[in-house]
Amino acid sequence: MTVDKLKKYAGYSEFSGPVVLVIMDGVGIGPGDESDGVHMANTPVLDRLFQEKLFTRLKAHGSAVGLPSENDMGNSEVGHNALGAGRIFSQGAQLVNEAISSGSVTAGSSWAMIRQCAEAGGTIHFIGLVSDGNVHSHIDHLFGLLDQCSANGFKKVRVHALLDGRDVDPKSALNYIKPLEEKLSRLSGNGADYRIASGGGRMITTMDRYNANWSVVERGWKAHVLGEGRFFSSASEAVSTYYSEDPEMTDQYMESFVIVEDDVPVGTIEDGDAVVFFNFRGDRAIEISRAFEEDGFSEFDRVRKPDVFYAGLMQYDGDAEIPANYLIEPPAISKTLGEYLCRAEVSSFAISETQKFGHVTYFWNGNRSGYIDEKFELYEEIPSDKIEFDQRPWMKAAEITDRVLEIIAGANHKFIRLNLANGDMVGHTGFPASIRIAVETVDISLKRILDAVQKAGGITVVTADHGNADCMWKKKNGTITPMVAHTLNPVPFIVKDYSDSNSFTMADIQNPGLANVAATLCVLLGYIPPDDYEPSLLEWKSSTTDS
Ligand SMILES: O=C(O)[C@H](O)COP(=O)(O)O
Ligand SMILES: [Mn+2]
Ligand SMILES: [Mn+2]
Repeated sequence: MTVDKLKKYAGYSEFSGPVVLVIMDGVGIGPGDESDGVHMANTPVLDRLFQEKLFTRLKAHGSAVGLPSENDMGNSEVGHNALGAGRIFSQGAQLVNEAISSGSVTAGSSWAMIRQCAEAGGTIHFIGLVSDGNVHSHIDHLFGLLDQCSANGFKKVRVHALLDGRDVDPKSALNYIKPLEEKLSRLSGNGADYRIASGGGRMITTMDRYNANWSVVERGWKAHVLGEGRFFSSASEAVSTYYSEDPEMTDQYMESFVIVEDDVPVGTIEDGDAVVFFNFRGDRAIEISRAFEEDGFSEFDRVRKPDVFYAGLMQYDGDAEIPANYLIEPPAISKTLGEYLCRAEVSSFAISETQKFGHVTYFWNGNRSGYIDEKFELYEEIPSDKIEFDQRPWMKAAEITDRVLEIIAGANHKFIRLNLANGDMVGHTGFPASIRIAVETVDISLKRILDAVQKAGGITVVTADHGNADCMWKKKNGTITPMVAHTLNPVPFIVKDYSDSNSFTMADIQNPGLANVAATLCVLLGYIPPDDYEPSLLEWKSSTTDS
């Protein structure tokens, strides 16, 4: 372990209960109108918390979480990274921009291998999310890589296009697919043949996370590798057909498709090819990477495993080295709060349901999987439903809360963190009636947790990683369209101190953001925060000197 041991405040009064951090995923502070699902929900507990004196709003997007521009909404990865590491790191989106503009993306050994494959007659495949959401990927990164292929004289390139409609408008696929088709046809000719080969909606095809539903990855494997799926002559034809067959169809849920010519798939993945997964974010990239890399793989029957050179745009898990080869170094997030707390021998408990389990463990710990020190940590996952969450907006909040209450009663863990997924996962479906229930569910859990922490004599901290439920729809020229993506809104930060042992007051921090939370947790636990952490939102005073 590399971090220094944190020092305690002299005169800090220990108290019996835990410090409990509740992350309400996707619950931002919106405009307070009818489009705002947090405002429209009946939330007596949150309403009261918003009146607390230890309350502020945190910036959760753009530069506050290491994203390239102030137009970039926050997301779970960058949000939990900032919460758990107490500092702002340039994130994947930014690092890839820099690597592509400086040319360093093609300077390393992975691109050299890809080049070798191309020169030996192999096809170069790009698989990833085609949108400008900038959460998992950006279409400009794909375009930059395609330009490089062309500049290097690669003859045969195939794109396997995952459709978004989750980080961007729900029916926006053609805004990306058409320019991509045009770009590929511009790069073709003179012996070069660049095309889309397969694809599908991201929630149906390839981009599962945290082992929630491997059949999603299997469908992707079938479409991208084996050429099995619904046949079309082009990706834009696939999208238009799905729209016309079902007017309610949105991009993220579109069936996997395969592009064919004379009924023959144009781009299956074969021995001697190279494959680049061009998403920069890891959670939804790890499973497909494992399918390409693992020998004793048993999550589904791959039928055949082509002998390819596989690279991620980044490495998605540094500890497990997934994937082994990659084009750009990921952000090096070190000295996380988890490391400091283990070093200080503070016992922690982390819990969420499957859909957000890695958020409070892997993202929280700076994209590192597994325990930091099992002696001082316990992580628990409640299995998520395998269903669209507008149909189960309560999700597993009650089960997570039950377990948190048991842990509080057990009094063995001083720091407890949990993620309630409802505001975000239901927010991504865009169904207002379900979103309101999702937010109300969170409110019920908050009440139960606050009561238990009060009984135990601890402290509850309530915040969120970014907005989502706080905007359910947009009105343009009198027409309402669902808004399923995250928002640019700030998130609440509230401390409810039932320990009554120390005196905490709001510090005067200009433009506070998510990265200020880790130091604040140190202070609440009685530790002087690391010097390089963003400052604490609270100041500590001994209540004995106070009185
Ligand atoms: O992966 C997803 O579901 C969305 O792209 C982003 O949501 P999250 O950042 O809240 O996980
Ligand atoms: Mn989130
Ligand atoms: Mn989300």
